[in-house]
Formats: sequence, C-alpha cells, structure tokens
Amino acid sequence: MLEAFSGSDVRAAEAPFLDAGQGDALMQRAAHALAGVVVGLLRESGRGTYGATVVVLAGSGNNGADALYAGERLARRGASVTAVILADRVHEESLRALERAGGTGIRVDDDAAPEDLAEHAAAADVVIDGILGIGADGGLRGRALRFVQAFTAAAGPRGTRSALVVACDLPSGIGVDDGRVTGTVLAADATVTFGAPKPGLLLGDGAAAAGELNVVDLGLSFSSRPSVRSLLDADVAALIRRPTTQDHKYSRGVLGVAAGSARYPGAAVLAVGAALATGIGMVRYLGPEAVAALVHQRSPEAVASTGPVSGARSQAWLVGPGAVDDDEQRQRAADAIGSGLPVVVDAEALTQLPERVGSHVILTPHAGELSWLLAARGLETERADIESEPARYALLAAEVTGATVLLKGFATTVAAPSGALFVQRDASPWLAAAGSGDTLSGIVGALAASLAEDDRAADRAGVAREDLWAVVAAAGALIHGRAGLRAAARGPVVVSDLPADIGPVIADLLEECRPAM
Ligand SMILES: NC(=O)C1=CN([C@@H]2O[C@H](COP(=O)(O)OP(=O)(O)OC[C@H]3O[C@@H](n4cnc5c(N)ncnc54)[C@H](OP(=O)(O)O)[C@@H]3O)[C@@H](O)[C@H]2O)[C@@H](O)CC1
Ligand SMILES: [K+]
Repeated sequence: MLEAFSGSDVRAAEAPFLDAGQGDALMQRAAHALAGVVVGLLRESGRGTYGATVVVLAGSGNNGADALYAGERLARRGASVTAVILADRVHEESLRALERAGGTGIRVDDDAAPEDLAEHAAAADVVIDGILGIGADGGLRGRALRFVQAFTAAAGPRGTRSALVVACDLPSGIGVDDGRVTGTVLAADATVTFGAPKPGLLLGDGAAAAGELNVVDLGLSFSSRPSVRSLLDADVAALIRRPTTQDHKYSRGVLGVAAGSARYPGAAVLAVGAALATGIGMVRYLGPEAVAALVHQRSPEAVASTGPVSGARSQAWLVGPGAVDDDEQRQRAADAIGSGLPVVVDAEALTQLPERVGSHVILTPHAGELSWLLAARGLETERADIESEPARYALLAAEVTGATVLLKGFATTVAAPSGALFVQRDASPWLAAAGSGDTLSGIVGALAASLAEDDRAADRAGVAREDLWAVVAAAGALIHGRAGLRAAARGPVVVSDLPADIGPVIADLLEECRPAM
C-alpha cells in the first residue's frame, strides 16, 4: 500500500534523526537513491551516465541540497553536470561537493534572462528538479517561476520533450499536502520521494505531475495515520477471498441487486455481469420481469425475482443503477439500505439515503450526484468545486452521512467516515463511457458480498476494521480500472464487454501474489 504522510508528519518523523545529528546521513541516502534512479532512467533510454548532460535546478533549501549531492554522484560517474541556482541562498556544502566532482554552478540573479539557461536545460539528457520540496509554500514564484516557464517553452510539454525531468521529493509547483497546482508546475517523468510519499503525489494535479513514483525508504517511523493511501496489487490480492474446498455457493457470497427499470434495463445487465465476473457464489436479481429476462440473456445463472428485499437472502446489496421512475426499485433501495448488510448505493438510490448511516453503506456518486447529496444536507457546492478538490468533498460527505463515499472520476477517491482516504489512479480514460459506473458498482458489490462475513478481511488488508468498506471500494476501483486498461489495449472500450476483462484481471492479481509453495 502506498501510504502518504503530510509534510509536517514527515518533518516530525525526521526530527529524531536530526536531533541525533544524522541529518546529513539522511540527505546522503536521499541523494544516493535519486542518483540511482537517474542512472537507471539513462540506462533504460539507452543513453548511459558517462557523458550524459545533467542540469540540476536548485532552490534555497534542503531539496536543492539533495539534488546537488545527486548531481555530485552523477558527475563522479562521468556525467557533465550544471547546477542552475534559482534562489539567493543555496546549500553551499552540496554545491561545493558538486564543483569538486567537476560540476559547474551558475547563480541566476533577478536581472538575468532565464531563456539561454532554459534552452541549455531543454537540450540536456536529464533535468533534476530540486527547486522546492516539502518546504514549498504556495505555487512557484520569482526566478524559479520564470525559469520553469522558459524551460517549458523551450522543451515543450512532457511527453514531447527530449530531456527527462526527475523531481527530487516532489515536482516543484504542487501543493505538498493536497496536490493542487494553482500556477505553473514542472511536470516530471519520474519523482523520487523520500521517507514516504506526500499526499500531493497521490492527489489531483500533483499526482499527474509526478510521473512514475519511486519511494525511498529512509527508515522513518510515523505516529500518525497516513493522510492518503493507494492500494497496490498485493493489497487487493490479499483482500480477495479465495474459495476453499469447504465453500458452497452461499458461503462464497450472495449479492442482491436491485437495479434497472423499464427505462434503463441495461444498467442491471451491466451490474450483474460485472458482479458475477468478480467472483461470488450467486447474484439474486430483483426487478421487473422484462429486465430480468434481459439479465438472463447475458447471465443465465442470476436468480431473479420480482419480490421484496426481505424475501431475498443475501450477504450484501447493490441498489440504484438504472432504477429510475420505479417505485418498487425505490422501496427495495430503502429496504436494502436499512437492512444492516453492506450495501452499494448508486445513482437513483442515493435519493433514498437516510440522514445517517454506517460505513457499511458505500455510496458511489459522481461529482454531480455528490453536489446534490451535499446540497440536500444544507452544504451548497458546485460540481466544479468537487472536481477540483475531490478528496475534501468526499471526506465531507463521509463525515456528514456516516457512509463510505466512493467519488467517481479518472482518479477514484474513497473516503471513510473515520477520515481515512484512499485514491486509486488505475483507470483508462477510455472508461469514461455510459454504463461504466454500473460495472464499477457491480464489482464493489461482489467484493462486499464475498467479504461480508469474513472476519479477517480487514487484517488481511492491513486496515482498521472501521475502514474495511473503504478498502473494498478502493479495491473495486482498482479492479475496474485494470479491466478498463486491459480492454483499452484492444481499442475503444465497449462497456458491455468489460466483464470479460474482469476475470483475467483478478487471475493476474492472484497469480502474482500467490505464496511460494
Ligand atoms: N524530511 C526528510 O525526512 C528529509 C528531507 N530531505 C529534503 O529536504 C527537503 C525539505 O527541505 P527544506 O525544509 O529546506 O525545504 P525546501 O522545500 O527545500 O525549500 C524551501 C525554501 O524554498 C523557498 N520557497 C518556499 N516556497 C517557495 C515558492 N513557492 N517559490 C519559490 N521559493 C519558495 C523558501 O525559501 P525563501 O524563499 O523563504 O528563502 C523555503 O525556505 C525535502 O523536500 C527533501 O528533499 C532529505 O534531504 C532527507 C530527509
Ligand atoms: K522538487
């Protein structure tokens, strides 16, 4: 699991080392790891370190020092290293170390035009961004801002430029703790972050600016809970409940699905198909006969009924997808939410939510639905506000409803009422299509049903019991995103074909994490 800690948490964790006089040792470890990543990237790109041109951008703080010491190491391996000092002050010892190793330092003053140096940097093999680290306060300003703008104009945007940009700790210009980019940012191809990822590397525009994330373990220990977490494959594999020889269809999990309506029958087909592909013992479908007939064409194993929730024994429920203008589906949604069982509440069923529920109720709104949900509780917000600060509003919604909130988007944000926050960025942009959310809710519903009676699930996932449903939702987002990526490798994603990719995604996760025999 990637666990991000705020800048102040990292400083607190670092304090005992500084008190013990080990600050320089930490810095050297950071520089060593940073240089190692640069060497690896140069090797991968076929350029090699010897003779490579490297430009180190150095700000006034220790972030600049890390980058300069990394430059020193690269100079010792034969790279031609130039440091561009973009502040009045610089960590002098690290600059001298670089110069002793054969590198050159250039101090940029306020009168200097940054264009020529920016062109030199744009033509380099590697640019190391040591302008701002966790000491960043607001967006880039002054000389650093002018230089980054000139560099971007000369080099072109990431993806088209020839120089590889490697961010030291974090890309300069992102909010350390929220990932917000209010002005200019130096988007990186790779980020080497020290001690722990910072929240800004997992959230919003900051995550996009970070490129490939490398986390360097400095042996820091944290007393606080992480601000944000992202599940990795091994976490999802550990969470998934594998069938045993003792299992039968009921013990593997039964998901009740009250989805679809005369107006939107397809949502039921998509949700049921995705749930079955995720791997459960049974789906009980509740809804109109005509919709059930359609569900059966695609998923003949679903057990269908037109009856109420009370007559359909399940371990978890999924309510809402496509259930529009249908009083019976509305009633089923209300009953399922009140059942005490884990329940995924999507789309239309969000209107059935009582004032307060528990974390076993998993809401899956998009930004527009979340805006409505908050407004219904007296909290007026624009959809655009939610899109620019998804974590903040998902947490707010979890706090005021008591539910687990999965906010849909390219990055999926999951907030628990405890304040725990998960972000998953596993999706393909091709997944932004009608019906995609129905498949996501089916996956999350299936995971919830299979884990509802599994007392060890939270331990396996490494989270507090109260945050289990947030992990389940985040795991669903990972599986959904991976299925989308798999499908997109063949071309534009057809959502009704997505279940065919869910099974192989789960097989890959389990295979990769199979314990050695
Ligand atoms: N913690 C750890 O475990 C370890 C930390 N390590 C490293 O230390 C780094 C943190 O170093 P740090 O504290 O010196 O802060 P850092 O970000 O380099 O510089 C801040 C200075 O920049 C300036 N400035 C601020 N905002 C600005 C803006 N918007 N635009 C322009 N300038 C701005 C401001 O200076 P001022 O302008 O006030 O003179 C401020 O003082 C950390 O990221 C990691 O790399 C590792 O070595 C090992 C282990
Ligand atoms: K940086």
